[in-house]
Amino acid sequence: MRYISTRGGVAPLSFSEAVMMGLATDGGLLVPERLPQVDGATLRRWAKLSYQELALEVMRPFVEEDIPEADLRPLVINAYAKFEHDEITPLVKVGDVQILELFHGPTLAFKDVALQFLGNLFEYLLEKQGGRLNIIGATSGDTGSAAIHGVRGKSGIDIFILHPHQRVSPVQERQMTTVLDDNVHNIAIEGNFDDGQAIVKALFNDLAFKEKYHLGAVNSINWARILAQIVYYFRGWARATGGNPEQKVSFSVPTGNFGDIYAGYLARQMGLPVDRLILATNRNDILSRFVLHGSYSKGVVEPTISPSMDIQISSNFERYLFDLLERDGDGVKGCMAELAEQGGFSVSAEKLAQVRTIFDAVAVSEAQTLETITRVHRESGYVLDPHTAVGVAAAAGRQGVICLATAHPAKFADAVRQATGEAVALPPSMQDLMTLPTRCEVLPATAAAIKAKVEQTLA
Ligand SMILES: Cc1ncc(COP(=O)(O)O)c(C=O)c1O
Ligand SMILES: N[C@@H](CCOP(=O)(O)O)C(=O)O
Repeated sequence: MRYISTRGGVAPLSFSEAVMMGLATDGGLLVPERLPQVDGATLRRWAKLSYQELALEVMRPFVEEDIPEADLRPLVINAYAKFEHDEITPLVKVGDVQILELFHGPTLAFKDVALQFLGNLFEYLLEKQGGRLNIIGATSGDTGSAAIHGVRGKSGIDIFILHPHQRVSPVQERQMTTVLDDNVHNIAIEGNFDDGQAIVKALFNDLAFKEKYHLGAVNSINWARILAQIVYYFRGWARATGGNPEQKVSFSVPTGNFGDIYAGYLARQMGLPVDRLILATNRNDILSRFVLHGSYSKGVVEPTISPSMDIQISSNFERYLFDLLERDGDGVKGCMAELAEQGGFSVSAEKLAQVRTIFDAVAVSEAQTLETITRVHRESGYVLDPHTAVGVAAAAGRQGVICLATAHPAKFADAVRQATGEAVALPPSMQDLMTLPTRCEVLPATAAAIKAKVEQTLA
C-alpha cells in the first residue's frame, strides 16, 4: 500500500514513511492510495476473532509491504496489554441503546486504542531506522494524555503537548502534567485547541524546522491513528450482529476533529455493513452545519461541558473532502485556501446530496447533553460521560444504532455530578491523581513561542 497527500504534492510513500512524515510536506494529510475490500465471508470470519487478531487482519493490507506479520503482531498485542477489559472495546446494552465502550485503556478515553499502538510503532520504526523523534501534538484534553502515556520513558523520543490553558477538565490536565518523565514536556497555551492545532501544523509546514528537529505527529494528522480506529467499527458491528453480513448497523459518533467518524467512514467504504453515520457535535458545530447546509465555515470556539470536542476546524475533514471531490488535490487545495482566506467554502447541492447518503448530523445543546446523562442514569443506572451523551442524544429515537462511548465519566466529574447528583470515582490505579506533583509551562499561543521552547529544550 502506498500513501498520497490530499493536496497532491507528495510522491507516493510507504506506510513507515507516512507514519514518520505525519503531516504531508505539501500541508495536506496522507491517505492510502486505495482501500482494501472486505467480503461477506471475511466479515463472518473476522466476527469470531479476538480484538487483537481482528486488528491484525484489518491493519495487514495497509502495512504488509513494510512491516512483516512477525513484527506487527507484538506491536498490536502489546498495544492492548494495558487495557482493563478483556474485550478491549466491549459492547454493552443500556436500555434500548448499544454502547461501544472505548475507554478501557490507560487514560480512560478512546484515544488509547490508537495511541498505545502508535507509541509501539514509533519505537519499532526508530529501532529499525535509527535516529530520534520529537513529537509535537495539540490536545483538547484526551489525545495529549493518551500520547504521553503511549511514549513516556521511550528512548529516542521526546514529546511536547500543547493543551488549552484552563480549558481541559482537572482530571485531563493532571493525566498529562503529573507525568514527570524527562522526555515529556507539557505546555498550556493561552488559546484554544484550534490555536494549538494551527501551531502544530505551522511547525510541520516549516520543513527546515521539521527536518532539523525530526518532528513526529500523534494527532489524527498521523495516518496510523486513523488505521487503528477503523478496527473497533468492525468489532462493534460483529458484536451487535453476531457477524451476519446481511445486517447493517448505524454508528453515532461524538465528533470534533473528524478523526473517529472518518475511521467509521473508511470501515464502511471497505465493505462493513453500515447504514448511517450520525455525526454528533456539541455547540461547536462546524461539521454538523456542513452536513446540513453544505457550507464549511469557521465559527468561534465556545467552551462546553464536552471540552474535548470544542473544535471549529476539523483536521480530518480534509481527508473526507478529498474523496468527496473525487481525489482532486487541486480542488482540496482551493477549498483550504478559501477556508484560510475567507473563513469558509461551500460544496454543490449534488455533492451535499452525496454527503447525506452516508452522514446525518445533529448539534446537541448543553441542556440536551445534561438531560441525556440524567435520563440514562435515572432509567438504567449507567453513567455517560458528556461526549458520549452528545452521541446518545443525537441517536435518540433511532433503532439499530451503536453509540461510541469515547471517554470514562470520571474524566468529566463536574458535568456528571451536575447531571446525576452523584460523584464518579476514578479507577483505583488513579486514586492519587489529584495530589501528585505536576510539571507544566504556560506559554503564548504562537508558533514562535513553541518553536523557541522546542529549541531550548533540545539544545
Ligand atoms: C472524549 C472525546 N470524544 C470525542 C472526541 C471527538 O473525536 P474526533 O476528534 O476524532 O472527532 C474527542 C476528541 O476529539 C474526545 O476526546
Ligand atoms: N479531542 C482531541 C482533539 C485532538 O484530536 P486528534 O484526534 O486529532 O488528536 C483531544 O482530546 O485532544
